[in-house]
Amino acid sequence: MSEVQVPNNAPEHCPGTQSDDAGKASACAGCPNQGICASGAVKGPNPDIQLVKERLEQVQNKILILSGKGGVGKSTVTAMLSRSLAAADANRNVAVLDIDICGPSQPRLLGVLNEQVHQSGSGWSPVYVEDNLSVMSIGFLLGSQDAAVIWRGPKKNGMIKQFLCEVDWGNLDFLLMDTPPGTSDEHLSASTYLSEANLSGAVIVTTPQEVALLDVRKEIDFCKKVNIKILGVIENMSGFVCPSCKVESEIFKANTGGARKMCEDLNVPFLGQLPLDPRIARCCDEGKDFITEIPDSPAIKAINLIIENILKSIKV
Ligand SMILES: Nc1ncnc2c1ncn2[C@@H]1O[C@H](COP(=O)(O)OP(=O)(O)OP(=O)(O)O)[C@@H](O)[C@H]1O
Repeated sequence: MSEVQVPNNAPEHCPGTQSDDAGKASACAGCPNQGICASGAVKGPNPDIQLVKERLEQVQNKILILSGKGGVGKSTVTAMLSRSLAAADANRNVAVLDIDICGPSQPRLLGVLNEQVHQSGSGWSPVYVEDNLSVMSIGFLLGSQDAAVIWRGPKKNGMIKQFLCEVDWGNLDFLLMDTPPGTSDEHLSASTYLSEANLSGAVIVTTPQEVALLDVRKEIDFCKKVNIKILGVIENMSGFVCPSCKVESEIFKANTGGARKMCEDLNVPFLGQLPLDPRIARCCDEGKDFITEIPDSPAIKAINLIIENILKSIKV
């Protein structure tokens, strides 16, 4: 796997301190680290990767949640998976790490929007949603909910490293990491830092439409290129049952066979379908727990089936 290690104050196109071009590329001109990089003194194994490995040793299952396209419900699915995993077993410890640096939504989805993180001797304490469900997000660190995070790659990289190294998660059974859509800086940083940390793999979220599936194929290719195991694909917003007349319709039509067919073609596990239920969107907007709010939703059964399939994929 290619490892891109860049200092926090690096210029936009920093080739990385481990690159043969370190200190010599045109992007290095004017960088305060140019001298030390050019000297080769910083070359060697990336100590941060080792640190992340040590800090996450008490975390049993580490799962990246990815999507090719934006708006397909990746953050919603992450929140639903975390709530369902935690609700199924009070002795199971679950956490969500929101590494969508520019668009953090987990504080709202999990109903802890106005909470703050606290610094303790052993690092940042995550915010607790339930006794066995915690969350960490840049959203907790911003002065205002409307504040825009306009950061280049190196700064995002530094924040992700801090999240992975400095949060005191304690013993966790599951750490779900919500990422931005696509394959950008955040994905590269996370895959690099987690390369030695026994990452369980990635769950990819899509809708049934070909326009979303096209981007999922790129996401699958990314995972293969950086050696991330694909735990499987979830098809979200798949079918809609009208709450009044109970007639089922397809809002996002799967003209090409949807995610199931794509998974067969690409030989990756299909984890299941989640229906479109407007009450899910309402629960998420209000930060409410869909399990207790809408117990009759077909999404509850669906998400539990998906969890069973994820657990099977992890064991393979
Ligand atoms: N199964 C569902 N039923 C109804 N609404 C849903 C469902 N899944 C997601 N939504 C709604 O769709 C919208 C987009 O969801 P969400 O923000 O989770 O997508 P995302 O893929 O994480 O987006 P981003 O590109 O910002 O990362 C939200 O309004 C959410 O409430």
